[in-house]
Amino acid sequence: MTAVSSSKLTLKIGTRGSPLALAQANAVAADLERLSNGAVTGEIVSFTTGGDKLTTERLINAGGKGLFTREIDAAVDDGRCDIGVHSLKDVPGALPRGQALLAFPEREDPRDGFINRDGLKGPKDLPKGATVGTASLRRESQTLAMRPDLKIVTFRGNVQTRLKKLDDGLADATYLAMAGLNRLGMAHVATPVPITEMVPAAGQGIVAIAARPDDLDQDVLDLIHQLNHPATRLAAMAERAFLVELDGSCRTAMGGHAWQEDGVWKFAGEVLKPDGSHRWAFQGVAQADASESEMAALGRGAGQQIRASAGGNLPAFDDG
Ligand SMILES: NCc1[nH]cc(CCC(=O)O)c1CC(=O)O
Repeated sequence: MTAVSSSKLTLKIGTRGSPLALAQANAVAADLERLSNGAVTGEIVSFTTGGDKLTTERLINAGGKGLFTREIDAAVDDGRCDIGVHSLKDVPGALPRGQALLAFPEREDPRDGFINRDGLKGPKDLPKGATVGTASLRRESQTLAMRPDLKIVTFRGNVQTRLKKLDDGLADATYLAMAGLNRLGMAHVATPVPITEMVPAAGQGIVAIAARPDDLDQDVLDLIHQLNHPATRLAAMAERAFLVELDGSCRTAMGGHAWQEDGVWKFAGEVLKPDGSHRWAFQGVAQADASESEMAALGRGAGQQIRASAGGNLPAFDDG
């Protein structure tokens, strides 16, 4: 049969070194091994990315999104790794030349999780003037839109670091993606915030497998494609098109999310002023059997509608 099934092959899998990133990469390795009946072994190669080195600084001030993927991208580019496993939320709209996102395994819970030591269920329950720890401009502005009296303190670091900061009393509450908490077996610490209340970041809860297709044998490509979950890929197409249309980076407070409900695809997109004082939102619908290009059009259309309704008032998309 194919080379993959007839001989042993090791695929080097590039990932960040955080517990969450390693859990994601190990899950991909396990799936590759299972789907190839043991012919393929995944070897995890972990990188400390620029994003991992940030502690208090906002991403905004430190070079934007590619920060969490750049070192892995470089390793895929020069062959030190065969594939890169990324949280799609951290993947910029433009990929490195020659790379493609080949597969999107089934999405985890895309919602944000609210965490508070006193068991409060969401930002609405916090006492007046309470503090919320986050380094995400989206979560900050969405929180302030709901509760202008709350105070935001910058909270950076991986899941464990942020929970420690909460335990140390540096804020009254924080948010973590439910997807990450689920993957780490820690979902019990958080209460999911409904999608309509806090539109998740484009790609939140999705893992993407990046590679240089021209550098891989067809049987390896076929194996990687088997990891793809079609509905997840469709959602990713819509959300990335939305991101690209609005030139979204971590400098922009925006959420964009596609999901299936009542037999159709729905898309919710929003852009906020950083202080939460204004929100431009749009909801769109596509048929249940929408193609990839129709899903991209759904996300792009939402972005165009938001741009049109905001006129010249959208927060500056400063990519400099
Ligand atoms: N920027 C960090 C990051 N990238 C992906 C996730 C969560 C997992 C996911 O969305 O798939 C997180 C942590 C968080 O937002 O709480």
